[in-house]
Amino acid sequence: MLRIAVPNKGSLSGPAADMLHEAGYRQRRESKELRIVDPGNEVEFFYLRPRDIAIYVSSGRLDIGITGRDLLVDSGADAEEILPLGFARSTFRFAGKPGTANGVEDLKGRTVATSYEGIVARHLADSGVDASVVHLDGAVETAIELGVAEVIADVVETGTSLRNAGLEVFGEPIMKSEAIVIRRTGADAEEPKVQQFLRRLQGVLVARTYVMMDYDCRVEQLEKAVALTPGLESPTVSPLHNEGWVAVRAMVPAKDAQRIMDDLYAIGARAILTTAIHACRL
Ligand SMILES: Nc1ncnc2c1ncn2[C@@H]1O[C@H](COP(=O)(O)OP(=O)(O)OP(=O)(O)O)[C@@H](O)[C@H]1O
Ligand SMILES: O=P(O)(O)OC[C@H]1O[C@H](OP(=O)(O)OP(=O)(O)O)[C@H](O)[C@@H]1O
Ligand SMILES: [Mg+2]
Repeated sequence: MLRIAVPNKGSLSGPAADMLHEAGYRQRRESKELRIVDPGNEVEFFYLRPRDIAIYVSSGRLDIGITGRDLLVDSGADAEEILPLGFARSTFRFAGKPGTANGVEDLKGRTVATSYEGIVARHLADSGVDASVVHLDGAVETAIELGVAEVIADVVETGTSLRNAGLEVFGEPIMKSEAIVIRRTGADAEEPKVQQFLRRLQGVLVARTYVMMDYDCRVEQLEKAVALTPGLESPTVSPLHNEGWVAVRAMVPAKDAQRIMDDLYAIGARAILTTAIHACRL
């Protein structure tokens, strides 16, 4: 049975459960459930604090986990990223009252409040800057107003929390994060159950990013049409009853679908349809 760690709360937990559900796995019905077994898929899910997941996975007791890249790096745990999942995207940045600093080099001798002490301490050390770090559990934006620190380092997505606290980011982003799948460093990459799990999640990612496009076009326009819709490997081209016409089928990125339909129409393609992909294995 594959043992998988899933975030039990916070920004990661809802989208992670949705993705697992879309990949055909049973998920818990109540937020108080701490573990469930999905016997049909031979998988057991453990619902854990996002911050603790890398530690469990590095211990080898759980095979894989879903967590944030920033949380993995912060933990310093002996685990590695094997698949980015595209949700819970954020950047990790320094911020302060306007005019406080222009970059990490201005932080010498100052105090930085953060929930991600591991990331901040390493970044300061790598930059050769000697500053103090105060660990807070959350809502670090308030630490400046209350005099606990002059600078914070925190997760920024829309920037709303910073604006509400009258703060501004400064310097280069310290890191970019998103939800990821992790496993213990050096664990067997070919383990068939792990590979199957990753293929299912990849299938969800592809189904979310691509649509299927079908259209008819004249044989003379086929090369131009196929250049617009190259597909992942190569489009399917089938003869039509009407001589001189073919039907083409290819996957295209969902975000480009409308533009591609316009371009296909402009070169004479007709009966252009897009349909959603519900699941796939590449
Ligand atoms: N507003 C946000 N938008 C996108 N991703 C976010 C946001 N806040 C946090 N994250 C990401 O979610 C992950 C976990 O953060 P989250 O805030 O859910 O947990 P936490 O702060 O450790 O715990 P909690 O807030 O429940 O005490 C991190 O990878 C982080 O980058
Ligand atoms: O840029 P924004 O869109 O405003 O998002 C960033 C905020 O979201 C997270 O807070 P969370 O809700 O997890 O609370 P916490 O600080 O207690 O962890 C993060 O710590 C920031 O405060
Ligand atoms: Mg949080």
